[in-house]
Amino acid sequence: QPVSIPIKGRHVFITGGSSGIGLALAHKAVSEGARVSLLARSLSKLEEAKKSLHLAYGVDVGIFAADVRDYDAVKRAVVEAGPVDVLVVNQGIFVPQELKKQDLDEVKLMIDVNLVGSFNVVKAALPSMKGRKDSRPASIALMSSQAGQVGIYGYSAYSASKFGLRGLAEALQQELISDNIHISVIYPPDTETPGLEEERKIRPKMTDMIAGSGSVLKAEEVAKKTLDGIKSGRFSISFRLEGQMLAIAAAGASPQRSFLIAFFEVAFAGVSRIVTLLFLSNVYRSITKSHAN
Ligand SMILES: NC(=O)C1=CN([C@@H]2O[C@H](COP(=O)(O)OP(=O)(O)OC[C@H]3O[C@@H](n4cnc5c(N)ncnc54)[C@H](OP(=O)(O)O)[C@@H]3O)[C@@H](O)[C@H]2O)C=CC1
Ligand SMILES: CCCCCCCCCCCCCCCC(=O)[C@@H](N)CO
Repeated sequence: QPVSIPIKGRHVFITGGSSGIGLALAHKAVSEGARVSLLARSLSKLEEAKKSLHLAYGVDVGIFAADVRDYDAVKRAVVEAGPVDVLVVNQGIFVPQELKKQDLDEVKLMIDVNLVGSFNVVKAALPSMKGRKDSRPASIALMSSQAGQVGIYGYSAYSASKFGLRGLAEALQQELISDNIHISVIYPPDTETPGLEEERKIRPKMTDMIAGSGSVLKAEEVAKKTLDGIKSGRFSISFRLEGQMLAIAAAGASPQRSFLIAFFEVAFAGVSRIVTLLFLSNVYRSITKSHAN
């Protein structure tokens, strides 16, 4: 069933809000009249973000320096920030590498920050969200990636962490629907951010090539579509034509409240499977070719 989640005057709490997509989302939310809180590790980056928001809108946001891996620190921040209406769990790290060359420490780091860290944030905010006085619908949005819909060469740990968010989201939606809390999972392609800039320096060529079959978006575009998706209670949020196609191919057993999109998912299920197999056959051909060279 359709739902509409208001943003104006409500408390939007964004993890990883000091940079990239999270910061762009903070700008969007403030511009739509939300009270915004940001959480990240580095206090200096948070202060810079706060300054940029003050400069743009003359509005002060709350900032909280904490590592999502530290549950107690996250809990303290969430309690201090006050009851959350829209929780955006966006922090994430990406260190692409073939598993054979990647240290297990790096694998664990990605799972810890991207997946376990997201559990910490959700768990810390849930009591106040469930117990909120405001009876209007609330939202929890989890930042996945296209690499959370299809496994990609060089992203074994990253893809696993992002696929994990989808399982969390599907289960949590069933647990929270009676509390009028609505879950969104966001699946962006490559997006111009400080994080992507770092990633590009080390990304294996094959990963670069496969990711190159998707778009490269500006953080502002991802932020706008994300906030619009949250407001209309969309469970899966995708970008551009290839993103919509991927979403249809990966629809699986995710919930869907738009009758129109449900119709597309059903009507194009067969065709999108064919397109997926063609896409994968291209991917495997490139891998085989580059291996032979
Ligand atoms: N850019 C891209 O191409 C894409 C990104 N995504 C996802 O979007 C999200 C944001 O990415 P992007 O904007 O590029 O990333 P950035 O690297 O630009 O920003 C990451 C943010 O997360 C914070 N963060 C990192 N580690 C932790 C931690 N342990 N605890 C708390 N905060 C942390 C960072 O602050 P600090 O370092 O100070 O902690 C920063 O605010 C990620 O989840 C990413 O996986 C999805 C698809 C594509
Ligand atoms: C139906 C078939 C459709 C086929 C087209 C789909 C193309 C898939 C490309 C996947 C790209 C993954 C990018 C990950 C971005 C990301 O998360 C990193 N930058 C790290 O942040």
